[in-house]
Amino acid sequence: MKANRPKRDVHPDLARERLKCNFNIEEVTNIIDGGKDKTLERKKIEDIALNNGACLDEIPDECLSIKERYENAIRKSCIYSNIVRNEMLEITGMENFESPVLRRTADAFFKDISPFMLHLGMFVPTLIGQSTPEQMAEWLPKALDMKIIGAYAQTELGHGTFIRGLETTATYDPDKEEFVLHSPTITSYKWWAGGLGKTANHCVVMAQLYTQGECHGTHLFIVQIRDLDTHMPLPGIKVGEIGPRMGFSSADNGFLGFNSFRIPRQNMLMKHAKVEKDGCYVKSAKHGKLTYGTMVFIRVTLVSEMSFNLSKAATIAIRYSAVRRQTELRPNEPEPQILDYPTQQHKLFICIATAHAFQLTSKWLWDTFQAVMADVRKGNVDALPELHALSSCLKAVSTSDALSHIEQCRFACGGHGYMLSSNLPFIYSFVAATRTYEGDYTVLLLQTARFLVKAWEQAESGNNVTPTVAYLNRTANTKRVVWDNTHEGIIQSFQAIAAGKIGQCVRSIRDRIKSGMDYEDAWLMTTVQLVAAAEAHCRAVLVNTYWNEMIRLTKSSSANVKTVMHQLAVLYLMYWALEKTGDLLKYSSVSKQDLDDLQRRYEELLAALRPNAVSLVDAFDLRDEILHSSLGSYDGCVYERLMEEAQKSPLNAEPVNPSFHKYIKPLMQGKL
Ligand SMILES: CCCCCCCC/C=C\CCC/C=C/C(=O)SCCNC(=O)CCNC(=O)[C@H](O)C(C)(C)COP(=O)(O)OP(=O)(O)OC[C@H]1O[C@@H](n2cnc3c(N)ncnc32)[C@H](O)[C@@H]1OP(=O)(O)O
Ligand SMILES: Cc1cc2nc3c(=O)[nH]c(=O)nc-3n(C[C@H](O)[C@H](O)[C@H](O)COP(=O)(O)OP(=O)(O)OC[C@H]3O[C@@H](n4cnc5c(N)ncnc54)[C@H](O)[C@@H]3O)c2cc1C
Repeated sequence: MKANRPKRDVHPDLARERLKCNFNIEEVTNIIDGGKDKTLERKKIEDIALNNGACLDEIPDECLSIKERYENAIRKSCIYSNIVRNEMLEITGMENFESPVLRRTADAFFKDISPFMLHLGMFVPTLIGQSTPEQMAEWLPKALDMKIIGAYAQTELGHGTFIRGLETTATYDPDKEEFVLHSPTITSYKWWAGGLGKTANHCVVMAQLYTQGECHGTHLFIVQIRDLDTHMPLPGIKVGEIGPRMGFSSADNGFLGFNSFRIPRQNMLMKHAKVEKDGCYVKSAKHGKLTYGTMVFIRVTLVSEMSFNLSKAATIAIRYSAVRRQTELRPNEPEPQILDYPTQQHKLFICIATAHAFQLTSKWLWDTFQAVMADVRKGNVDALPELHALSSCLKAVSTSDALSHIEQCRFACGGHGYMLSSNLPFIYSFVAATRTYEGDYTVLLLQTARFLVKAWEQAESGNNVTPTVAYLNRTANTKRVVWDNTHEGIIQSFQAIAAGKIGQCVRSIRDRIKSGMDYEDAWLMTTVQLVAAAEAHCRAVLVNTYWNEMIRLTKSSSANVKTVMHQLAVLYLMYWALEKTGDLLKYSSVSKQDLDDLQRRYEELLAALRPNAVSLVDAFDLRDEILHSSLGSYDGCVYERLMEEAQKSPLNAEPVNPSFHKYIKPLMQGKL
């Protein structure tokens, strides 16, 4: 089902906007992509994947039934996987299966989500991160070649957050050298895994390992759940889909139960801990939490995923705002483009800046992740707690911020933003899930808080702390930082806010203990503050990293690119300083006058960025196929597209709906 898309002239308002641009768009695109060569590679891959129109649908996804949507998603997933396998991986290299380019092109095929997403997104990374070399040799080629399709089944009906509370058991039977997987209760059923319901024939299962009569906690197992030929569930397996949800409609999120289901001993993923043939358990020599590695990996990748989703929403809302005109400012004058309203700019320019902040931070986080993993491979796990703290808070804050900014983009598009054809509701519901999955927002910030409290205690006693909390060594014993409205001053204020909040948490915990509480209760009573402290720490990391990376990456840029990238970063700092005025008043010497000045400078910056707004979203270089939006296409022909999409509504297939004759007419005639 290929759809032909009419070619249209660019809307004159958008054409005028593009003439106003004063910087080199391609240079900015190169910065976002990570270099000119990366942009060229991305474009080449996008051409291969998208130019033949296989990604386009005749009938919009939203007009299909649940079953049709799933079947269409499978059809396209197979086409897409074939392109990835045969053409794209050749360019990126097999080892770069998680390349952001693959993720971007996948979005052109799936307005919602591919049922295969979790195969490449979590199943394959788990094989890579948790297998022995022998297991990798056995499973990875099959998985990359789509000979087997996998899911990641960790969460259960009764537990998601508290992994240690999972109930599925894997009991070793040394006589047969097998594990027996069992779901002892209804709450132990696996629940939520993407692709598990109808698509996957294998999955990674997290279960409590029992051997020689002892429980050794949760471990990972690879399990075949369906026959490779008939696709029927194997005896002892109960599997299905969990039912309609807010988004992820074509991901066939599934449930899974085991009735004493046997798997060979070799199916325990044994990179970090092992069970010998005789049942002897050998625990990980390095770190007990290395089995959580896939989650850390995905948390790291989610920061760039948030940048991508926000850049899509911002592109849609800004192009629409350049075309949409509303309200006479003065009698008989033309209605302005809504993008000219400073309130609209306030809603939207922060979205562009945040997409950059997340993109640059995500590259830095990815490099940090790679470096820590290289150390872990050499047996050094010293940096793991810091990586866990960092990836937890950046995942929490980036998903939460992206979600609220995407909602602002929808608000910025008025009623039309509510249309599914705008794609904003899809982007929103997709991102809404990210705040919960891979670790709920609050839960992850509390993980970071544990690390911060320890770091505070170290800094307080004069010891040096790890790099991302090094600011504690400077600020732990300072009451209030002196306000300074330069970028350095604002960054230092964010660090002072974080340090002040962490310090206050430590004092609260200590006071509560002094008044008779035990540590656990004192911690629990302080968790509202601890979440706020971890968020503040994350903001300090974000502003600092974004600024430093922006300076580093624009060193050899042309003058106007430097200026516009600088403006975006300053906008980001000012926006958050103004959002956090209460904290600034508490932890810095900022005065009312300073805040009024900051507000004025912020408003001037919105005006300065206005002429470049459309070109800044053009620099995200998102093809129309990826945007899927009646409001956001490059040509800006918003009204034509809205009308065209409306015609596709199944309700418009016939002039009179049969329900008229069945119900309305009898009602009108008093015959019902
Ligand atoms: C191709 C690329 C594609 C990208 C695609 C992006 C789009 C993807 C589309 C869809 C994907 C949807 C997929 C969704 C999948 C899932 O959701 S999978 C399930 C994820 N589940 C979770 O994240 C659960 C969250 N819970 C936890 O992580 C943990 O339970 C916990 C909250 C961290 C607590 O764990 P636990 O109880 O075991 O630990 P504690 O005893 O409390 O802590 C002991 C110490 O260990 C430290 N710790 C915990 N975790 C880690 C870790 N991962 N690494 C290092 N250290 C860790 C913890 O802080 C304690 O330290 P301390 O004692 O020093 O304080
Ligand atoms: C779209 C989607 C896809 C998913 N895909 C997968 C998948 O592929 N594989 C998989 O295994 N799982 C998957 N999940 C499950 C997901 O990982 C969990 O839902 C998530 O980790 C949250 O756990 P929970 O549902 O148990 O929430 P709960 O932990 O029950 O959280 C409920 C509330 O309690 C709060 N809370 C919980 N514990 C604490 C605490 N200690 N302190 C303070 N507050 C707390 C939370 O903040 C939250 O507000 C998916 C979920 C979604 C929504």
